[in-house]
Amino acid sequence: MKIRNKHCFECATGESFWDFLNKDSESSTLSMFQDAMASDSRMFKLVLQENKRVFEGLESLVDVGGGTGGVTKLIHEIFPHLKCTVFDQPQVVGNLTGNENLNFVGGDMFKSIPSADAVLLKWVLHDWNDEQSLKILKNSKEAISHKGKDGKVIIIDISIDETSDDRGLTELQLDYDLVMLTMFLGKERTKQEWEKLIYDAGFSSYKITPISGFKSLIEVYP
Ligand SMILES: C[S@@+](CC[C@H](N)C(=O)[O-])C[C@H]1O[C@@H](n2cnc3c(N)ncnc32)[C@H](O)[C@@H]1O
Repeated sequence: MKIRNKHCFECATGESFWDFLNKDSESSTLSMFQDAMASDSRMFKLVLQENKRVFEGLESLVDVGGGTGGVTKLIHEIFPHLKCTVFDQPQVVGNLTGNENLNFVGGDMFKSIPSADAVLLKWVLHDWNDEQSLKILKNSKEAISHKGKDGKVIIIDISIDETSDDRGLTELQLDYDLVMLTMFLGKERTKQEWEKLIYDAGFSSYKITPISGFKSLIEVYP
């Protein structure tokens, strides 16, 4: 699958999936993709109701790779006083407007991430290999660093646990792993792989909570 560090999508089209998707802010493919992400995020409403404690006590949050803000808007509905920033590529957020406590910022998460009490990475790290994910996590740590021990990174992604989960669930997670590999050279990770990535990025502890069937919510502390 891996041909000179290019993923299948890039070999077939000559450009990365994100370059293809985000090159034109008016493209129907981009809005279709963002609609799909937004509808996945609606399931997140249930997760939020059951895990309010994760966001309690925070004053600000940046949703990195937050698309058009589907997830952030749900968080904003439940925590209207939380200052939320949706951070994504300029082509994705450039035309969007928010309100006093919800704003959109364009940029590159590999360069820097706006400061906040918490960084949310939902469905983001599985798009990237370990080296790239390490960079995103290090930039996330930098973004929350002014909060010291109070800040945190909140990851929502798959955490594979073949030994305790049932076979059907693991097979579904491995199907996603294959999609991430072919589309992005990304991957779904086991608990051990998450732990290594988190500690390599300089964090001191983490907590994994299984949510909505096949994903997990991973709280990561400096
Ligand atoms: C799989 S989507 C996840 C969207 C959203 N978090 C959700 O769960 O609905 C990944 C997002 O990462 C964004 N992205 C890709 N490269 C980026 C970069 N270098 N900096 C910031 N965002 C980026 C994409 O535009 C896309 O919106």
